[in-house]
Amino acid sequence: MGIEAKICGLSTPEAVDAAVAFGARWVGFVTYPRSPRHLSTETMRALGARVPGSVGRVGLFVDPDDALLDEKLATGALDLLQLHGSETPERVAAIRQRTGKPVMKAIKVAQAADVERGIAAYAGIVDRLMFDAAEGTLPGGNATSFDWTILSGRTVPVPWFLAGGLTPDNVAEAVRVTGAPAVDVSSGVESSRGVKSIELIRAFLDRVKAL
Ligand SMILES: O=C(O)c1ccccc1NCC(=O)[C@H](O)[C@H](O)COP(=O)(O)O
Repeated sequence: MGIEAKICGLSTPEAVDAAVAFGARWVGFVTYPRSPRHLSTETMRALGARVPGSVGRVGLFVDPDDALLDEKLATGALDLLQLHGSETPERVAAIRQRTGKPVMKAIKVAQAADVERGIAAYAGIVDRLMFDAAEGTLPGGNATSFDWTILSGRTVPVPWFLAGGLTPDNVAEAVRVTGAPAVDVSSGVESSRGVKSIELIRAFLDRVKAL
């Protein structure tokens, strides 16, 4: 099976349509208010409605309360919840049970121990994990990468994504080093912060398809 790709932080119909047309398996919508990719609930509803059933719609949350989750889930625009804050294993399990939605926990990686701790704490609870760079001013979407060799040869007991600083130019090497079955990108397909480039989306997905 091929490598799955997720294009994160989509905010326009054109960018959503491009991600779908060029072969994304997942698209991501950001709910974090301080992000340049943040969407209103109505925009999320409208963008989510454009996405065919073959493509998973991921909602990005940072330490969400139940009211925020309920509001965004009521749009019908989300298939998978990505938790990108400091959610404890207990909170992650509670969100999964309460919403009935599959959950992906993002693990911020600066050193090998972060991967080990993340797997130990969350792998038994979640549907997926994401390994993302710890460095940056936002909780995610910082265009920074971590030392991919931390993941070399590491078996992860649940499906997982590699994220952090990926671009059309480095994604092949990142997959080669880490063995990632799925990759996620936001900044690396933007022409400026928060503005997606149709050509970079196409280039990234073409590179992933070629792997
Ligand atoms: O993208 C954001 O603005 C964001 C804000 C708050 C929490 C998470 C966020 N993004 C999470 C993602 O899944 C990003 O795609 C991931 O961190 C990789 O980002 P990048 O290094 O920019 O490709």
